[in-house]
Amino acid sequence: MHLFSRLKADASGDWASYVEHQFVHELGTGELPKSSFRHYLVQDYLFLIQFARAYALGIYKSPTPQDMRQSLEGVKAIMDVELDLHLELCASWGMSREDIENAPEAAQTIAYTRFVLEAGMAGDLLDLQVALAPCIIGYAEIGKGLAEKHGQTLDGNPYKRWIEEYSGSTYQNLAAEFGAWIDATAGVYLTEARVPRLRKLFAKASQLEADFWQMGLEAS
Ligand SMILES: Cc1ncc(C[n+]2csc(CCO)c2C)c(N)n1
Repeated sequence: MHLFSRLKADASGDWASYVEHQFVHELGTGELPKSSFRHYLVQDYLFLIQFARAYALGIYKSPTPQDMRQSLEGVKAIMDVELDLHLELCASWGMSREDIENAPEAAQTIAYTRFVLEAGMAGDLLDLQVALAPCIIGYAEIGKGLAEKHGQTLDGNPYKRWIEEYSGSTYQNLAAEFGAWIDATAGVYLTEARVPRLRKLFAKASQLEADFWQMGLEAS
């Protein structure tokens, strides 16, 4: 079994509370309060900045030049594409770059991003990838699920663009590539003795994703 599928099965409760969170359901139906989405968007921008640092740490922790390149592509994808897309989305929701960059990081944003960075600093590339996996692969699963369930009724849904972004082939391919990259690293580094710690990292990251959604809901 692929490492990701195994970890997901082992953390099925935490995984479900993340990918089936009420915030996700309300994105699909369009019922999510707009104030919740705005708060989420700003925090997600701040989240992605820290995420770029985590990929940069991945360069440092890479055992091979191929792994370095994968991590570098992650940094570039965020710095050159993802952050601009986010600013565009924020602008369409009435928020400027200044609004966003001057916003304080919420406790949930700090908790999640620093957990991922610490997992990578204390461990090796595999620890870092496992801490990153719920985030990258989870959004692909959420986007795909929402498109399958609500794809016919998205016209008029204010979150249509968000759903299309994560259900679209570009993001789906990125997530699939990340899954393959973890498997390749696991082929080199994984031993059974490491599984309990990897399980813990994966479950914690899934819980912190659910907390991130909850933060959005509570901002309404
Ligand atoms: C809380 C939160 N979790 C996951 C993602 C998805 N995601 C993580 S990194 C990245 C950029 C591409 O590597 C994207 C889209 C997010 N945006 N916010």
